Amino acid sequence: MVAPAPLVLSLGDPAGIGPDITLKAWAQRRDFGLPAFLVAGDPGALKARAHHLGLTVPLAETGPEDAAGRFAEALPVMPAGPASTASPGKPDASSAPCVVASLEAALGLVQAGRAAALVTNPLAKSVMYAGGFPFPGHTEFLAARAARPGRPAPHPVMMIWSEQLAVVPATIHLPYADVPGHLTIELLVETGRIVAGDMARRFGLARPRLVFCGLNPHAGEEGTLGTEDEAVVRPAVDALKREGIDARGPLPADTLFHPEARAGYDVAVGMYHDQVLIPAKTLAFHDGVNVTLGLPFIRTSPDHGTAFDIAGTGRANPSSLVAALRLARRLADAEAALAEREGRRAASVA
Ligand SMILES: NC(=O)C1=CN([C@@H]2O[C@H](COP(=O)(O)OP(=O)(O)OC[C@H]3O[C@@H](n4cnc5c(N)ncnc54)[C@H](O)[C@@H]3O)[C@@H](O)[C@H]2O)C=CC1
Ligand SMILES: NCC(=O)COP(=O)(O)O
Repeated sequence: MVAPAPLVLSLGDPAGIGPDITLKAWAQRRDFGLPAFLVAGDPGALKARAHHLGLTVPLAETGPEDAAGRFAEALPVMPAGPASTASPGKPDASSAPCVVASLEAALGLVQAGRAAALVTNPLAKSVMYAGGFPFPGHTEFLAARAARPGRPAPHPVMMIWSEQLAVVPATIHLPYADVPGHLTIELLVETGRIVAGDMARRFGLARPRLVFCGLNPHAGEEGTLGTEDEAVVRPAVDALKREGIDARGPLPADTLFHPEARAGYDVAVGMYHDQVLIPAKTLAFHDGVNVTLGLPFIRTSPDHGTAFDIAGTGRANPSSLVAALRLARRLADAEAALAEREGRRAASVA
């Protein structure tokens, strides 16, 4: 039997906790039962951070084909991009080319089928913007890179997933004041379709149950506390129901996250980032995974950011990265099994 392709992990911001959690995760690979992965990026950044933290982590400079075989004894790294000059905890716009090169190299492996899924370490959006990065975040960058000539770019959907709660912000990296203007029936219907489709195909839910939060207090209190809930959210939910998708809403967001409410749905779709990321990170900060739905490949990430305040101190908890690696492996294996079944079915029909 051929060993499955490994996961590939981007370096993230070299001044953040990406290097810390990567090294820690690998060091505890047996305890965590980690799937094999390789890092794409500057080996020097990992070497320097291991020295800084007093961790003994041998690195193996290698490509994805040998990564799984080397993983037990060394952390596989495929060198990519310029060397980092940043110090732990000191964000620096000069890191942007190093972050982008790592991300491009990792993505290239996934798009070439040499890695099974992409896992990204956190980058600092403000650092990237100062360094000229023209995308709001990974999510939008990956969607742009997944575009194919003559076809519209895929619509990326951010999901923060844990065993306790899965949430999707319908608008992502947008100033709060711009949210109402961006909420349209089309956006919510498209988001609902992608969530329902990917939860069925990738997560194996037979009939995913979606709830849609209202935008306004009490979901607009029948139009007396804002118009968007009745004018935009309700028609979108009705359209999804007509397509056979199990969708409900708009429901008041403030009462959607207690245990009894959570038992009634699989994914809560919120109208803006903080509306649903606050409950998700409050319930499961260290186990939460950021998954991008709607892409032609699998991408996961820890749910947290660069945590410059603790980078290089030894206090960074690798659990969310571990959860992201495990989920990426699970989704990649499910996708491979599905593709094989579909291939067999197509062959038997031909
Ligand atoms: N996927 C990505 O690339 C993401 C990037 N970010 C970026 O990260 C930067 C910092 O964002 P913040 O809002 O400060 O959030 P943050 O998640 O980096 O930090 C928030 C607080 O949680 C703590 N924390 C975070 N991860 C931790 C871990 N693994 N172990 C222990 N403590 C941890 C930090 O020390 C800090 O006190 C921003 O520039 C933002 O753009 C934020 C979220 C996701
Ligand atoms: N708060 C989550 C977040 O901002 C992650 O964004 P992305 O870099 O994964 O697009």
